Amino acid sequence: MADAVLQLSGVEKIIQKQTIVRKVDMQVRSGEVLALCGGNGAGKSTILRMIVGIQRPSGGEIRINGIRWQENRKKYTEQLGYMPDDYLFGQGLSAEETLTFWASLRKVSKERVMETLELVGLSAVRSKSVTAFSKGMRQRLLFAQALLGNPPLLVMDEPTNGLDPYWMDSFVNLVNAAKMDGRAVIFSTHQLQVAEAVADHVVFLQEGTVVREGARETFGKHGLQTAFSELYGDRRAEPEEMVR
Ligand SMILES: Nc1ncnc2c1ncn2[C@@H]1O[C@H](COP(=O)(O)OP(=O)(O)OP(=O)(O)O)[C@@H](O)[C@H]1O
Repeated sequence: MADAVLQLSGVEKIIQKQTIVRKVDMQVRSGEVLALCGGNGAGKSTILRMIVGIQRPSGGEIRINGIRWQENRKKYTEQLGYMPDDYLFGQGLSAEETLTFWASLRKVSKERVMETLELVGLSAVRSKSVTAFSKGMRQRLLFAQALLGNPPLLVMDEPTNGLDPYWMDSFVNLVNAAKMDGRAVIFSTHQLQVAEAVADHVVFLQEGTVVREGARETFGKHGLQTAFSELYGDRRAEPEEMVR
């Protein structure tokens, strides 16, 4: 079996004596998609922020393609693309200018900028101001930004938050394409139908602890919603503002 692109071993996060993430073990291989599910405050974003190096674990170890952040930050960071849950775009910049700015920070070529714009379907609107973009288009641009460096690992925090069904479908297609390219993908979501549609492996978190995990098909039909209800009671998987 192929080595894991992403490997978490006994990862913990303690903030002000409070354990936010408790001894999490997890791995994602090339061409595999892992969905992190759980209610508000379960620790999903904290885990993703530790993976990308924004927050440091209090214990345990994270490796991407065998590399630890502590050993070689530059090489570690080059292995990943990160799509944050929220981002304030520069006023007045076009999609192409925005992506070109990110590309210059990472020494990525102009050709790759055009290629990623094409990949996410924003080529035709590349000269338009991002402030005029819909939420779905902005999410695509953030996705393009994560893909810029051609990373083996994609890390996405609530990538479908606020998307309508049309953009959800395009997200699923983009993730499937990333998978076909052999990338490993980890994302957090409140939207279990997205995990159903695209994840190979699902991890449920509660108060920073993995409470259930397995291959998606082991949860059966409507299995994720059933698992969610069993774990968290009658609460909806999506936060109130997402329920339409
Ligand atoms: N810097 C911090 N200081 C104190 N508590 C924090 C800090 N960061 C996170 N927490 C707490 O850790 C817990 C996990 O937060 P986290 O944002 O990782 O959860 P989440 O699963 O991503 O939640 P959501 O789905 O609401 O985004 C929450 O109770 C949060 O209040």
